[in-house]
This record gives sequence, structure tokens and C-alpha cells, in this order.
Amino acid sequence: MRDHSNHIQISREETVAGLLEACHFTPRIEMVRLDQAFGRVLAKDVTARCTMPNVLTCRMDSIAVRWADFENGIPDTSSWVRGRNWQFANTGTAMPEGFDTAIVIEHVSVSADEQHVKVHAAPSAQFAGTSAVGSKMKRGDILAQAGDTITPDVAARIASGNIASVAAYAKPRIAFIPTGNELVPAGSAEVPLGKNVESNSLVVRGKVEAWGGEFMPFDIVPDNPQLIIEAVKSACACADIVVLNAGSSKGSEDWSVEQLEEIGTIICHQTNHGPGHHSSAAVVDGTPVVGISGPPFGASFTLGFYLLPLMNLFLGQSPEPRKIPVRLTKAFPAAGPMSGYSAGKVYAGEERPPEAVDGTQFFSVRMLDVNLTDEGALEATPVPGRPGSAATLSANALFMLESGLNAPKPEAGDIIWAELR
Ligand SMILES: Nc1nc2c(c(=O)[nH]1)N[C@H]1C(S)=C(S)[C@@H](COP(=O)(O)OP(=O)(O)OC[C@H]3O[C@@H](n4cnc5c(N)ncnc54)[C@H](O)[C@@H]3O)O[C@H]1N2
Ligand code: MOO
Repeated sequence: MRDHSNHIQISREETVAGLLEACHFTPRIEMVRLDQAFGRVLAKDVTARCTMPNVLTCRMDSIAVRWADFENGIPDTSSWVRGRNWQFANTGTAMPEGFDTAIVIEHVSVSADEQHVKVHAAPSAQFAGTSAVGSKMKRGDILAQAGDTITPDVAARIASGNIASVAAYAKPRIAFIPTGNELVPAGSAEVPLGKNVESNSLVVRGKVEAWGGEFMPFDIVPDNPQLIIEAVKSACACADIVVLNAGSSKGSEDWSVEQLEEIGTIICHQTNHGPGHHSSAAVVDGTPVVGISGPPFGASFTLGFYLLPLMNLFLGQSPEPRKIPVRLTKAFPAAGPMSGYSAGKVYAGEERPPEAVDGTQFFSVRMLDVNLTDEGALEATPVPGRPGSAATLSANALFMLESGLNAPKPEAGDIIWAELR
């Protein structure tokens, strides 16, 4: 049984700062073919390898003419010959040799045999209706910058500079270690009595892949200190970031933090929010290890709190959480048991006393439905129900509500900063 008297309880922000400070990522950079680079992040500026257009080009579907013929207005074109005095020129194609100006086809009558033209509007200047050499890009121009995500449009712009592959940050490799004697993989014929189905690896995989990482699943590790150490050590040897799951609390079989303490440096054992109170952070052999609690809901959103900033750092992105101002439609329901506020309450034996008291700021994580109103404003409605209930799964944002009698209590109509999930 472990000694819980020395828990390092720090805030979410201090935990993230501690993790970021302890990590000395040397970003890995690799060349990626553009057609396989969607969603990847550029590690270097990309400069054009060509000048475009590389000849004088027609801007619209037109006829090409010589400006010299129009200096005094529209000339008599009755004796004009196609190919000598004019020629068809279409959008985006090179101007025919010897022609410098274009008139859109709507201002021209073309004879049935397409050899003669009558012009109804004169061009305004030499080169009118054309695009100059280099007007789209010049060799050496920056087409996209380090840190840009490669969207389809960015990829297409880069490709138009005659580039087929780019230097992108390698996907951070995220090892996930589920722990627990009671866990069995999903899909077995039946769940043996007393066992539980392992589902957090799916949550981690989905988020890691959506956030631009490579998921490295580990087998379920029993609640055995030595096996946990072996799994963490081997994960740290091959991954950029390790997520260690469950065994984070105070049970007789909860070994995770104790073992991290033995083989690495603990940054945080408990944080200042619930759910997710038992999140932890450590560094083992130079690799950051994020410990998340077992119950799936807390495990899910704490990945956003602690894993995402590290992945973003690795990918050259800001590790700051994405928050947006929203108008609250109603006050949050009264604080739940995770609020950390006690006020002299006498507890029954089965009730967990709050661990964040005596002036420690504590936050209860509340789920929100953020919607766009007909007027185009963003409105947030607190999602009722226990964290992890079906209703809260579809919540698209969250808010860290400070608990305690003197904490600010946002009311209906207040603007709060919601965090997108
Ligand atoms: N006396 C106290 N008991 C508990 C406290 C406390 O402060 N005092 N905290 C509670 C809170 S809050 C949480 S959260 C949990 C933390 O539990 P652990 O992280 O130690 O996780 P386990 O005990 O191993 O498992 C809890 C629960 O989660 C299920 N689980 C675990 N891993 C997975 C997975 N990969 N996929 C799906 N489900 C998983 C596990 O089977 C258990 O049902 O402790 C409370 N207790
Ligand atoms: O660690 Mo628990 O997730 O606070 O609910």
C-alpha cells in the first residue's frame, strides 16, 4: 500500500508548464510527398522553384491583338486575317507569339468561318487582358511557412511552385499503456465475471491521430509494479510521449505514480480539477509520461489538457488551449461532489473528502453545448448530468468552473471562455 502523503498537487497550468519545460524535443523532420501530406505541419518555409506564369499569359477567353493597332481607338478590322492581325487566346494560356494585348470574347463578333473579327471595345492599355511573367509567383517566393498546416489549398499552392514533396514535422509517436488486472480487450466472446472492457486505447488512438500523431498501442499491463516499470521503460525507448493509464488513485493496486517515481522524475501527481484529479506527469529517460485516470470520461478530456500541448510543441504549434468567448444561456447547476469544497461538512464513511481545501483553487470541469444562434452569436448551455453520461459525450466544449464559496459564479448572459473539445 502506498504512502499518499507526499502527493505533488499542482494546477493544470503548472503541470503543463512543468511538462513543456522538462521536454527537450529535437523535432524530427522528414520529407513527405504532398499527396500524402494533408494535415501535416510544415517544418520549413517552402519557396517556389519556378516563376509563374513563365510567359505572357491571357487572362480571360479572348482574342489576342497588338496594342499598336489600338493606340488611336478601334481600327477597321475588315481586312484582318486570323493568325496575322489577331488570334484566339484563352484563359490561362500563353499569348500567341507577337501579340501583347487581349480583348475578351464578349466584345468581339467572330465570323462564322472564324477567320474574321469585328471589335466592339478597345483595350485600355498595352498588355491589358494579360498576366505578366511572375505575376502569380516568382522563383524564391515564400509559398507557405514553417508551422502552416497542409490543407488541400496550401498543398495545391505549394505544388503550383513545381514542388512534389515538403519538409514536415514527423508525427509524434504516442505510446499508450493501459493497466489493470480487470481489463480485457474489446470483442472477446464474453466478458468474464469481474472484468471490464478496455476502451481507453480507442479514445487515445482517435485523438492522437486527429491531432497529427502516430499511435503506438501497448498490451494491457496487469497491476504489477515490475511489469508497469518494464512497459514504461520500453515505451520511453521508442515513443516521443507516453500515456500511462489508470492505477492513478489510492487503491491497493494503484501503482502507476509510485513506479514513475522510482524510474523518473515526478512533475505532478494530482491536479486541481475534477474529474481528472488523478492526472499525473513525469519524465522518464528524457521522455514525458502523461498519467491519466482510468474512468473513460476523465481519461478522454485530460488528454486534451496534458497530451495535446506536448504534441503541439512537438509539431511546432502553440501549446496554448483553444478558447473562445461564448454567452452562457443559464447558470451552471450546483457544484457536484468533485468540486473540492467542504465548508466543515461531516462526511459519511463512503464519501470521499475533497483534497483541494485550505485556499487551494480547485475547478470542476463542466461540459457545454456551444451553438450558433440565428443572430450569429455563440451560445453555451451547461450539459446536465454526471460527467461521462451519454448526454455529456456529445458536449463540444468545456469550462473549468472554480469551486468554493467566494469563487466567481457565472450567470445567464455572462460571457465565459469555453474550451473546444
Ligand atoms: N478512496 C478513493 N477512491 C478513489 C478516489 C479517491 O480520491 N479516493 N478517486 C476516484 C477517482 S476521481 C478516479 S478518476 C479513480 C481513478 O482510478 P484509477 O486511475 O486508479 O483507475 P483504476 O482504479 O485502475 O480504474 C478505475 C476504473 O476505470 C476503468 N478503466 C481503467 N482503465 C481502463 C481502460 N483502459 N479502458 C476502460 N476502462 C478502464 C477500470 O476498469 C475501473 O472501472 O479512482 C477513484 N477512486
Ligand atoms: O481522477 Mo477522477 O477522473 O478526478 O474523476
